[in-house]
Amino acid sequence: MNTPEVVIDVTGLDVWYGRRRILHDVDFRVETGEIRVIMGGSGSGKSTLLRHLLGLHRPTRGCVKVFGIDIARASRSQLQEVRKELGVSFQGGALLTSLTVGENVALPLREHTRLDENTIRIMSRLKLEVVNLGGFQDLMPSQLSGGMIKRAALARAIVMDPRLLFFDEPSAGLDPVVSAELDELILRLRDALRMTIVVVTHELESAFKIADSITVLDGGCVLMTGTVDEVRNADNARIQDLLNRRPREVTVDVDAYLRRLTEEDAG
Ligand SMILES: Nc1ncnc2c1ncn2[C@@H]1O[C@H](COP(=O)(O)OP(=O)(O)OP(=O)(O)O)[C@@H](O)[C@H]1O
Repeated sequence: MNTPEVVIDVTGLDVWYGRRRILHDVDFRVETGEIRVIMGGSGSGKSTLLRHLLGLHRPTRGCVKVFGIDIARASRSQLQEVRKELGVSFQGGALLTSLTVGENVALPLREHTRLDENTIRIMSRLKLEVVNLGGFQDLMPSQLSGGMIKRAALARAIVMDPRLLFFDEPSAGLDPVVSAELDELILRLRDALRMTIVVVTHELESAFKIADSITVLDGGCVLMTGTVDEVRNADNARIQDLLNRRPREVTVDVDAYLRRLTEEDAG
């Protein structure tokens, strides 16, 4: 599979869950070799967009193309081809506690390739070295710190040499120094391994350090996509609220809230 200039091309994506519209006419393009950060407040639709990019859900309307393949219309073998090129490191995607660090990293190779044991071991160790965990393969996850667990999970996400890496909240729960180390690592993956990387994060400092471009989501809409400076200087009150951590003004309509709950219960 050749790598096209545009790795992700989403046009007019609408997502409804029941009667609630979650994503509104989202356009989202990511080019080869860039680090794109998706930013937005809680409930703005970041995870929903990510799930559609991974082909875990079908769009209600619109088109999601990854490596030029329309995810909703792809055959099973095309989807498999695409998925082989994706690495995913999710917030909840912790390591399996009953396996060593090395066995955790080796899992995708065991599941998706027919490589022999020796090659699998070498490849997993190499990836542990990439994330600065060389020599840690025989430890159990419980013996690692939070930052090390994130890095080990990252080693597992890149063990198949994906061309496109998704990283959900890399800095969540980490102290600032460890979080900065992880930022360096993400930059290294782009530069040394030429990966295209999509990162969802709440951490502004981290976003500004690693992003080639940032997409800001709010209420399921793309407010803007731009460089770090463009987003920082955006003449948009909602974006400035997000950057300055100002809470939005919320007026709660109790009747509408209760109505929505009943509608959701009814399916
Ligand atoms: N499976 C689902 N069914 C119904 N509603 C959902 C579902 N998944 C998400 N939602 C709703 O969609 C909206 C967007 O959720 P999403 O998880 O995508 O936001 P987010 O930006 O990732 O939030 P956070 O930063 O808190 O993880 C929320 O209002 C959420 O309640």
